[in-house]
Amino acid sequence: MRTPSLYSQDDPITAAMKPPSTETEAERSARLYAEAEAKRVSEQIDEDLREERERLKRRKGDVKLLLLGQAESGKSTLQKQFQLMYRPNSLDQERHSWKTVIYFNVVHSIRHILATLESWDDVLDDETDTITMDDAQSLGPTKLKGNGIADQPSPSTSLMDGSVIHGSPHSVANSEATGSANHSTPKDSGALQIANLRRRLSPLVATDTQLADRLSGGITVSGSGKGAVYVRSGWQARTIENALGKIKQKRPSSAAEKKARESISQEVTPDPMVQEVGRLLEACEEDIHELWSHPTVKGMMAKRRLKLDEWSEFFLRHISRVAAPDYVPTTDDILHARIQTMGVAEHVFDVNIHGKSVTWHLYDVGGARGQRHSWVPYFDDANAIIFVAPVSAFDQACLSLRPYLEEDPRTNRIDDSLQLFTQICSNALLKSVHLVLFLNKTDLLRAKLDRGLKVRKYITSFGDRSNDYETVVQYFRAHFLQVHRRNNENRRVLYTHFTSVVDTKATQRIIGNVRDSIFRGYLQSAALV
Ligand SMILES: Nc1nc2c(ncn2[C@@H]2O[C@H](COP(=O)(O)OP(=O)(O)OP(=O)(O)O)[C@@H](O)[C@H]2O)c(=O)[nH]1
Ligand SMILES: [Mg+2]
Repeated sequence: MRTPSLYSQDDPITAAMKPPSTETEAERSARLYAEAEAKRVSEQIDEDLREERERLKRRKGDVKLLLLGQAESGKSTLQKQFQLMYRPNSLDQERHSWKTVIYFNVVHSIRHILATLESWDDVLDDETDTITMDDAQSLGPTKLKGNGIADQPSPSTSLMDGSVIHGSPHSVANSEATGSANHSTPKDSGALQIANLRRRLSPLVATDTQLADRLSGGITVSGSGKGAVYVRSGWQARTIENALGKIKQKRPSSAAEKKARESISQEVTPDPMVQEVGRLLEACEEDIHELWSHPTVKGMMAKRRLKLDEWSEFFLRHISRVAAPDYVPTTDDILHARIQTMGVAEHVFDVNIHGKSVTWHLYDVGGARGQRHSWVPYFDDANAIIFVAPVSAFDQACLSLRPYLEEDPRTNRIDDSLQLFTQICSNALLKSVHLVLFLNKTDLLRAKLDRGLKVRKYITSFGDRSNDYETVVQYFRAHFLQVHRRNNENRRVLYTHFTSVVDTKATQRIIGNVRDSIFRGYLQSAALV
């Protein structure tokens, strides 16, 4: 008997693959279509693998730029400016996903305002209302340790030390413990108005968790503290996918995926949940406006019992636009939107310089204290670092993960930035890396100084210097330069810029300068010149 060979007529595999003799014409064309589709997918995979191999080969000559700095310093906002400059279309494709973030920012701000008001029984109680603007500022001068500005080692000193805040939030626990009967009984008309607003806004506030889930794709770290929502690289596409369930998990380099995303975001099918939030926002616009301009809210903010983040104020100021039924985020809105980075997100751009196109890999890291360990693997082959330090943060405490992103009242943010900068300057792996410092959020610093905030109230070593913008920024700059000088074995240059990275025109000019200086260093180190 003949042994069946691979090529023989009675080969079992060939026989199994043969279409049945009863195949109809419709079945035949379905089969041919399926076979063609399988071939196309297989070729696509081959093509992806080839692209990936090419990419890895090219990578050797690529520029790797790390964006480092503490949480909320402006790294991702700076990354958006790079994106605007080098891949403007990609921001357009993401525009709709940013709507979810902005809605989340608004809803979360309202929730924060209402929760803070509740903890103070919705009123500015006269008895507890003895705090003055000056008192509010002196929540304790910061005596910074180590290389800190005050240069006074004093580990136990905190922002709160030595400060007396008259009055305290009426926590539920307290009122229960003391048997306070009037905890939820508004006494005056202001409190009654707020109680009504709270009731009317409750359906909107309730969407907070759903929006957080949508953004983080179910792996959210949200809850207490500042109610953080973390997103990993590629979240923009995921918010669309989560909503539509259309695209299966694929590698980001897949051309098919890119195409699918493009078509989805161009004629985006709205996410019903986000649409519902949009409808609620529209219905609540007047109420949000009333809450935001309510004297109690304004009073609490003036007394710094209620602290709103810059993005909260931005979107609440623009609420009539954001709550409009046909709202599409503007580029300025996207630059102000806030979402925390988790881990390290890589962004790739082709940068054209002197007729030569070089691929840049931008690594945007999560800056919270609990995230910093994830930076280290990227130090090995980095060419350049932009360290972003928010100089407006002189009156703010540091953010850390405990377990959620929240303020750690023991450390002033500028001190945290200086400590972090010391670690970066002194890190052996980074000793030859081109170093750029962005002293950021200068617009917010200016606004704080214009409002009368005194730097010396928070940073004792500032002493009797003039509280004007120029003196303050030069004072901060001097401290960063000092850190650099003390940790500069290789005598490398530190390039510093005063920035407000939400300002597109100014930032893009600075990015141009930075690109040229990084590129010069890159060419020298690659011995190409
Ligand atoms: N007004 C103003 N806002 C800024 C500036 N830079 C950043 N922001 C805002 O500050 C918020 C935080 O900025 P991000 O870029 O998300 O901060 P980050 O450094 O990426 O923070 P993590 O991802 O948590 O490490 C966003 O709402 C930005 O719009 C600035 O120069 N001026
Ligand atoms: Mg970020």
